[in-house]
Amino acid sequence: AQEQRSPAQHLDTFEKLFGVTEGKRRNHTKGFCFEGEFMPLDTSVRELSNSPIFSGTSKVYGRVSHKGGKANPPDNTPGHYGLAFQITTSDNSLHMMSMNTEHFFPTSTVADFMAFLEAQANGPEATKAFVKDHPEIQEYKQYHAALSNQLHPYEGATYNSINTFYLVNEQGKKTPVRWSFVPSGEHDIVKTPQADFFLDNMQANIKNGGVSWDMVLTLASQGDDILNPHVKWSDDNKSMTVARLTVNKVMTESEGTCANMNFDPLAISKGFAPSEDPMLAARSAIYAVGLGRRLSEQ
Ligand code: HEM
Repeated sequence: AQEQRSPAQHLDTFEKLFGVTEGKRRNHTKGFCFEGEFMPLDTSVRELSNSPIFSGTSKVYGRVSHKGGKANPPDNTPGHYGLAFQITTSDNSLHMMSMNTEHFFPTSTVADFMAFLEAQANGPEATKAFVKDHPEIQEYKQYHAALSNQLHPYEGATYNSINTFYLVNEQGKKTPVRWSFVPSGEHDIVKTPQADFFLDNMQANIKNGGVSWDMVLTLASQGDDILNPHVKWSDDNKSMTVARLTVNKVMTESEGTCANMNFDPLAISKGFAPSEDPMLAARSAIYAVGLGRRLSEQ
């Protein structure tokens, strides 16, 4: 059995692997801010959820990022990305989402994921031995290596909730769902790729026709694992395109408001509820400690 570790110890593990990025996030360290709006597209979602995010157009403040705690990974090498934002509805309800481009999580449990980071911090031999003992990570690597390795800008990528949530309707009925944000149009590379060009690229795409993503809900089918983020649901599950996120403006972290925001996956509006997947509570606790640590360094 693995010893129980605190959120602060988990954050220490990120620092051991990636170094201390003073004043900045210890994961998803590189990124920039955006502002935009969130607009419902399909009123039938209100039969499943009475969230105010589905009843009118809302203001959005968000952040796009590179996965991982390296201070400055290059934009011109394919990687995994994050999309996180806060929706403020017209009645001042808040709702946060944070997603990434993985299709499922490398491990079933937080403890195994943290042990995997520890192994990586201990070097290639330790990593190799750990992966050999953990078929889940082999599965994750094989699946993701087979996806296209083409370079996409942040705005050309699809982002997934990975963890399960419930939609809750007026009668209190709960429906387990996951979701993806899928680019609504072609958002290609339009600037010359270099180490730092994603901000300029998104700015150009906003000008040339706009940047937006469609929120596609995936409903659990009978027997789907709703607790385990390592287990992908079938592509045949029922899906619904329910809303659109449109980006109007992008800016660096120093110009925007996202640097000191905490995109807590449990900060959700009425009409949503967390699933019993223990990773959600773990993420929430670690992000809060992360915010405290980086604020204390600024
Ligand atoms: C055991 C699981 C996980 C751990 C330990 C973890 C850890 C972290 C940490 C330490 C941060 C930086 C927090 C801060 O200082 O504000 C972070 C940010 C982030 N995480 Fe996770 N994470 C986990 C799972 C996930 C999953 C499953 C997703 C996607 C569905 C995700 C998406 C993100 C995103 C998008 C950010 C950046 C948000 C922003 O721009 O502020 N994480 N994570």
